[in-house]
Amino acid sequence: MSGGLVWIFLRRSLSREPYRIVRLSAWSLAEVVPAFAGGHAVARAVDDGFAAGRPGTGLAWLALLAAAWLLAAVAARQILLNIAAVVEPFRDDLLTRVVSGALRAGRDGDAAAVARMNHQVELARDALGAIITVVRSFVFTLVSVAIGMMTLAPEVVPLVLPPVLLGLGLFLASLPALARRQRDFIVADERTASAVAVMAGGLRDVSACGAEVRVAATVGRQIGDQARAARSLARVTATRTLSLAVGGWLPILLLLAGTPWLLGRGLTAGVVLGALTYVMQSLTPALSGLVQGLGVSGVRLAVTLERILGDQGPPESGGPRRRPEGTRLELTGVAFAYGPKAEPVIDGLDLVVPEGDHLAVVGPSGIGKSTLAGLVAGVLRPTEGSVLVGGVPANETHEAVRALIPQEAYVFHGSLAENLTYLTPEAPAEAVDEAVAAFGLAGLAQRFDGYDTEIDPAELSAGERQLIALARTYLSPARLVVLDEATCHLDAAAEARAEAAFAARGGTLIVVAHRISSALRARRVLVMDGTRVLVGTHEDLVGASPLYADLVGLWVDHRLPQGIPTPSPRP
Ligand SMILES: Nc1ncnc2c1ncn2[C@@H]1O[C@H](COP(=O)(O)OP(=O)(O)OP(=O)(O)O)[C@@H](O)[C@H]1O
Repeated sequence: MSGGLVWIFLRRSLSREPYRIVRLSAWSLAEVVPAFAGGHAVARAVDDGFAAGRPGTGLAWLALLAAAWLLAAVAARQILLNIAAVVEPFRDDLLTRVVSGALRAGRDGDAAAVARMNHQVELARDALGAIITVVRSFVFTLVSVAIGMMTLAPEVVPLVLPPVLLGLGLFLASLPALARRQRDFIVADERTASAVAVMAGGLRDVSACGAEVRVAATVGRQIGDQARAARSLARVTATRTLSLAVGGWLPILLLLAGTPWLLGRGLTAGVVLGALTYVMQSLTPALSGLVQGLGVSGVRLAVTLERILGDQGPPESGGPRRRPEGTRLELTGVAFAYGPKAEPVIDGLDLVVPEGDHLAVVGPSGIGKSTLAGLVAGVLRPTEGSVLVGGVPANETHEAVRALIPQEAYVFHGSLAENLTYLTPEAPAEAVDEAVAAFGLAGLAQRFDGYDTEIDPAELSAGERQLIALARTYLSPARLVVLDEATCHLDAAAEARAEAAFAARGGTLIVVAHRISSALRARRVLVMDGTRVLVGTHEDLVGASPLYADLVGLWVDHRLPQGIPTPSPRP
């Protein structure tokens, strides 16, 4: 998942300024001029200069090489600036996603969690910058050295390139194991830190209760786990040294051992020295940079992204996100207040919503409909009672299972396709087409010449933004969808089409109704009337709830559109 997202973010930042790639490549070419010229210049300096008794010529060749290094220094500066221009938008996009994830998960009050994630995003940004630097440098150096050697003396190529590629292969093969061990080590390290912090905070109590031995055993176990993880990581890290030995040093050994053979084939001492220069000056440092850089930064990026995107941090209960058995919703004795001293907005609510139900929530403004939506979607935690989705507390269920769409739709700078597949980057094109058709977005796509043009959210109407957010959720795997007046900027027909699309899609649908017509489309209706909550079909409630009858009556009087069944008369 994280690899795909890095790719999406990178593609987005590169597509904003595609010439960056061209510039980066051009400066990379300039940077490897000394790598290409090194072997030739040394060979000429020895053969035509120093060995031929013409030191001036030798020095001239070396001066030429020095000039190439100066050019490389200028290029290195430009490369740094261009890489920064690529990774900074990546950082911005990632941070936006992480912070909105934290807000969605109701951790807006937890400034420390957001600051921690911010720090992790910075680490990911630095790691990505380092990866681009070393991978790019290795590829350009390898190609230029290969061309340099072939034009200088093709005989040396079989002595150099096979071990380099073997070392590279060894290293790449060890990367997945390295990532796993690194992640295990980070987790063990965090557990130790947390165990030690808890112990330090309670030292006085530990001592007062005489629990030293027990606490020392618990923390000791944690430290033992961390030591084992560190040893295991060190063992895999040793393969890095092996790949460097094979790829970086074996070619030198082969060149030195093969010198008599090379001289026998008519190569001069200068050419052999030139070949050695290629390996020692360019190839070995580039491979070493790749192995160190990718081994540390690559693994760090993978682990950091997995942590910040995979679960967006642990749920407030501290346990991992859980996948529930279905989406049957069960609220038992639920109370919720916005502060310890505030009046509860919801009090003693019992409610069961079977899997696959379509429930509309209606009630006067400020009665607590959004609060209920937040509780059901796991964004808010009940002050009392429990909200279970498939038997799991709603705030602990995996985020992919549930979706809450608020009134203000979230659309970001990016293509329509990226906006639609934000929750399902791997969605097939046919599914995207189907969602576009289901929500009447074809006209919008046409206006932007297809799905791939970047859109500016400010240029969309509030209704268009809502349609995009709805289609995005429609495409997502969420089986519990809560629309909290998510269609309030749509006209009645578009709203009806959106609700029908979700109802046909399957899964549980809960709609906080903006228009009472939403209640007529739902299988059941929940009326919030003060602290009283009534649930039933439209027909039941018209008779049982004066408030509902009023809401329906007002709507019938003023806005009954054609085609909607006339509700039963008030009792
Ligand atoms: N973040 C908050 N902090 C404090 N009080 C809040 C907060 N959010 C909502 N409330 C209060 O809780 C009550 C219920 O609000 P809620 O938004 O759930 O009602 P609603 O029925 O969705 O209203 P509307 O139909 O106007 O959107 C209101 O009195 C509101 O002022």
